[in-house]
Amino acid sequence: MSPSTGSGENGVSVVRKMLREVLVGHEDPEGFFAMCVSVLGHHDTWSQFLTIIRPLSTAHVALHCRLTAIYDEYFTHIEDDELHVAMTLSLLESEKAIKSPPNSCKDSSSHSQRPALKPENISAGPNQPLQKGNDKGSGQSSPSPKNDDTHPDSAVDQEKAKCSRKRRQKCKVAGQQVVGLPVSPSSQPPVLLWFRRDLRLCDNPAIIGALEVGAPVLPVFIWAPDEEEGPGTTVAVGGACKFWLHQALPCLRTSLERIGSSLVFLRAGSPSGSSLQTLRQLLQETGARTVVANALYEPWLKERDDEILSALSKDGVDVRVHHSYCLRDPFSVSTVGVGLRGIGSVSHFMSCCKQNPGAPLGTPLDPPLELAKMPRRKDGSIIDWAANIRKSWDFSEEGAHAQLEGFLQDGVYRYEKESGRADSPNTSGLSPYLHFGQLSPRWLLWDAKGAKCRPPKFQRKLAWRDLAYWQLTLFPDLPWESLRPPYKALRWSSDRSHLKAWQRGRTGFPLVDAAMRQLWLSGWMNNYMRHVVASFLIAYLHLPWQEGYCWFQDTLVDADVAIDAMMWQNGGMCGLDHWNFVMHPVDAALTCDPCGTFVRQWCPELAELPDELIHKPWKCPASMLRRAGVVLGETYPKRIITDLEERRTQSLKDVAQVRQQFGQYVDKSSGCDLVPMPPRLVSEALGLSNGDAVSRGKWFLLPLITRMEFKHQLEEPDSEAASNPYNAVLKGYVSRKRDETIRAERGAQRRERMDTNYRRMEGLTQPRQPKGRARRTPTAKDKFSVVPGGVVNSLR
Ligand SMILES: Cc1cc2nc3c(=O)[nH]c(=O)nc-3n(C[C@H](O)[C@H](O)[C@H](O)COP(=O)(O)OP(=O)(O)OC[C@H]3O[C@@H](n4cnc5c(N)ncnc54)[C@H](O)[C@@H]3O)c2cc1C
Repeated sequence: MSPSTGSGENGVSVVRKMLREVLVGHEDPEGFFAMCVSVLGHHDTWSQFLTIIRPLSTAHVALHCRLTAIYDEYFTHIEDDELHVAMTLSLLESEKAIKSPPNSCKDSSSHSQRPALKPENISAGPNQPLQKGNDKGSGQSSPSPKNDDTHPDSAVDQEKAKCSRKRRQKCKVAGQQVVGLPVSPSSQPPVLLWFRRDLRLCDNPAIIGALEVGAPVLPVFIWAPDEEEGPGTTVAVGGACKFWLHQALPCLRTSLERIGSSLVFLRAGSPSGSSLQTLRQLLQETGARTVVANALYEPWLKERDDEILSALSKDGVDVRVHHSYCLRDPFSVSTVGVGLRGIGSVSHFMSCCKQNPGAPLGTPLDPPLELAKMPRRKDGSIIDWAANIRKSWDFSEEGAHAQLEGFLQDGVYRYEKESGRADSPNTSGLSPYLHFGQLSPRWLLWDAKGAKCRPPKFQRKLAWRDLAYWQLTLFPDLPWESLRPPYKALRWSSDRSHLKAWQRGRTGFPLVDAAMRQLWLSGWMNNYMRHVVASFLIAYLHLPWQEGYCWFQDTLVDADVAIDAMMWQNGGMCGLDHWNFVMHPVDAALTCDPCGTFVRQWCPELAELPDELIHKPWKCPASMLRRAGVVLGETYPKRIITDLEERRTQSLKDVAQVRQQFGQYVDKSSGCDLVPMPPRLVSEALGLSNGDAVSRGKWFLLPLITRMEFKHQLEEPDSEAASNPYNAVLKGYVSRKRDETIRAERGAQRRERMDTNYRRMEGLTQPRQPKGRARRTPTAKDKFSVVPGGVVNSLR
């Protein structure tokens, strides 16, 4: 995508005027489109042209269709053009290489000389029935019309289908032979393009890097589940993520096939086979001397990649690693010049990036991978737990771009104020595509900046994503070990029935249940609801945050070790940042689902309850429940806990207790928690170049952002949550007072008290109290008006 010319509003009005010329027949559609590109530039034409011509869609349908077709042709053509040419050339070269070798593949003697990969581990794919990637309608595992060669629409399609069938057959042969390919000394050795979490063609530096070598390119995906998991409990690729991969890989293969290439799927052989061994074998089989990939940043994956790089380099292989998963390579972000104050917050992180910019970054799948193996019942029937996930998403790169387009046309304008609504889709829904690299963050940022409202809050979200990866590189234990030492000793509940009720959406709190069922059924929920269910698990059920993390990792289609771990650590009160709020499981609904639409969607058994009581069915009179067909404990569960206030108090007391017990981790002057600093930060803070020097024997403690209610509770360990002036519970749009306001008020009260005492001691008269009614702080008992947005703005 080329940068916009910045022609802005003027350019658009010029184009609108030109459009009139087309309508009166003074200009033809092609000429108009060409002028549009020259006035608006490539990017603005791409983003605004369809909006400009939209008014034609009713009165001038034919012209509208013509212009849309020109637009479609132009952009699909341009985006795929370079890749197409390059990939086709590379395929042709590759085919030549396959046809030309003096020792044909059929030559079993030469074949047997090399250690061939096991055939059952190889799949170039097309021999398998493909699953429809975007079958939003049926939910059935049906062969994809997109990929089903037997149903072409027209003669042209039939011809195309034939060609593509032939091509696929060739690819299949190529794919299978390639792995056992005897190398012709005269042909140029191919390049292995190693796809990992960058399952896209668009804005993919590894693809460009591979093509730049100027040799045939062999795209490959290696499934190595053991390597994905870190040393602790990471659940790096949970069930939902596996299912996403299972759908997304064939989509990538189809995209590659469209430009004349293909994708080889390999499973790192068990039990001891590794990606390195698989790559070595593949290099040997194909004669490739270059491997190109995009970097991954989970510390254990980085370590593995470093080992691969050094081992292959020793073998004389050229390994080239590009960056594209985050906007910044997290290993290059430094605190130098910024310091450590506020670490963990996104503002601190963004300052670090600004100060130290570093290098900007620039069908069912083949059974052998067994990514989406569904469990079976005793009678042999399959439990298709992913049926709804399949219906909810388009797993392809095209799906990612359609989702982005839809968001930029619509949701982005509500994002700043209403991204917390559960009852309407106001967020981008791009997280799984970003996770699997089907959309590059750079592309997304660029497009978001192009939106008319230039959404600052949305852009910050990408900084949050980078922050998570930076934190994981600093603290590789992030997914399983509480960062703040005292909190490791927190008393957590071990009530498995509570955990199960939370996981299955059967807690008896409709808002929590609706969100947890949405997660189970669609593999996703929005950020606001993730805060609600996490607050419930931690602050009210007292279950360890790691349980929430593991469940999310297994059920989210966007499950991301770095982001998930950072968010659960923060929610679990022990991360680098503290969420400065706790979402109330009932009152949070006042903001995010005021009319109960979201609850009705996911808990249909409550649908007939009135709006005012749908979030608290236990308050409904028996007659109302009867009329609505609700029997608590039967059609809908009774609440698993009822003493919310007491549970909150207990949670605060537990925190105060461990902070008291491990006083060495509490800063005496500020009351903030202290955490041991990782060597990299110590080195940066001390201006040392070698992190090792500080990791041996010495450790430094760093004060962290700490919730005011915890500081206060430490001063008064036995007080109730409700009487804590900094009580962090958020009740719908009636947000609690900010800490600064409370601090200022408390300061003023203290000063007033001292003044009164002083006057009393000196025998002076007391000043008159001001007349009039004092302003009252709203409470949860007040009647709420429905204000969309509200407190949502304060959540990240
Ligand atoms: C307890 C908890 C667990 C979470 N686990 C994950 C997870 O496993 N994977 C995941 O991608 N997000 C996670 N998030 C962050 C956030 O909820 C999701 O990214 C967001 O809901 C995805 O929806 P969206 O794409 O519509 O987001 P949008 O609001 O449209 O944001 C756009 C993108 O920015 C990034 N982003 C948004 N919020 C955050 C955040 N707080 N931290 C880091 N990056 C962010 C995501 O990549 C997201 O796709 C978690 C949040 C919480 C509270």
